[in-house]
Amino acid sequence: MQQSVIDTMNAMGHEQVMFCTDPNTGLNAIIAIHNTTLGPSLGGTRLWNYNSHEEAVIDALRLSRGMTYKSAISGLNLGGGKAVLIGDASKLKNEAYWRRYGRFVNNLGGKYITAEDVNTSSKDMEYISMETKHVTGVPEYLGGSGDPSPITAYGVYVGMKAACKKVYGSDSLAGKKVLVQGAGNVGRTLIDHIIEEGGKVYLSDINESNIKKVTDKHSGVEVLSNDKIFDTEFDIYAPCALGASVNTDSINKMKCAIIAGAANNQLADENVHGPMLVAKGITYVPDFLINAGGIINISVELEGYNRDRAIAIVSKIYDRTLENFKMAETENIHNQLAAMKMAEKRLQDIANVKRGL
Ligand SMILES: NC(=O)c1ccc[n+]([C@@H]2O[C@H](COP(=O)([O-])OP(=O)(O)OC[C@H]3O[C@@H](n4cnc5c(N)ncnc54)[C@H](O)[C@@H]3O)[C@@H](O)[C@H]2O)c1
Repeated sequence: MQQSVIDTMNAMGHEQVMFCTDPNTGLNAIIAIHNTTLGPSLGGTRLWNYNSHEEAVIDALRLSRGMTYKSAISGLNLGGGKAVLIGDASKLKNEAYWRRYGRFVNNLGGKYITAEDVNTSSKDMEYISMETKHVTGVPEYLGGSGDPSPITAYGVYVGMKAACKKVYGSDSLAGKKVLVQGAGNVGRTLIDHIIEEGGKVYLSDINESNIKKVTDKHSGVEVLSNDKIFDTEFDIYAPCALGASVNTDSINKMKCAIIAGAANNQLADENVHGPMLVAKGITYVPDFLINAGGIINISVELEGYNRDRAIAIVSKIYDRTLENFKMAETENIHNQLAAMKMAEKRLQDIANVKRGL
């Protein structure tokens, strides 16, 4: 196990992984630091009931690498990191649990800065902040930027519009049929934007209360049964639940022109499914490019939060998406690979600057 983690770290380019346990609070945490060339690693803390420790390690490694790419392509001076906590959120979350975790984050001396992610909230960040200053996304009453989800949703919305510009010649969402998978914090705000612009929303979720939050607000939203979502034809598929929803099985069923959504690691295997989408004529907006709104928001929080400035920076996702499509076309590669190259070029350029070359 230990050897294989190190092999994977070497293969994926990770700098450091810290394993933390605390029997008193039930804390089992993995903090993965992928790359700190551009600055301290920053990424959320995910609390999830993983099927195995191996699955949790792989998630931490993949998500932290994604954060390196996300910050690099977004022009931020931040590196990539991520923490995963293993267990049942409904049983574990309390003040002592978060403060113990905060002390582990503090041990890294600022090399890793944490934030919210799946199953973690601004209130949890507040407890962490009692033990370390290396935490963001604390509530607004403590000077933080609060929940980043609405800003993330705005970035997904502008990236989706850029994809429409390329595919349809106009960036308007009016009349477009959009399947939103996941009516969580990001999905719900994204739906507001789509409907405001005259798009038709189809929704899939496994959580009835989140579905209701949407249908109570927008009566025109059509709810689909989860096992049949790809039976219907859409213009746009917006994955806003968990990762790997774009896989061989789903691509074979999909009848849509664009994939543009908030989830991390949407492609089950970028080397297989990136080219497969090209072959099927589906325009894919790379996940770490389109869902960077949250990290951009946090980077602004680190400078002293200003919401207008955060939104102005997030708006640039539109142009960056078009730049990505252009590069993919010019180099005859799939969009995810083009996005990785855009990020890697900035990492390499700045690494050279820092080495004085
Ligand atoms: N919140 C942010 O700012 C942010 C930033 C970047 C990326 N993301 C990513 O975007 C995604 C959504 O984030 P969020 O904050 O809205 O999360 P969330 O936990 O609030 O919402 C996720 C929603 O997806 C639903 N879901 C889970 N499995 C599903 C399935 N199989 N089919 C349909 N629905 C399912 C859940 O019931 C929930 O309603 C996550 O993958 C997250 O990592 C979020």
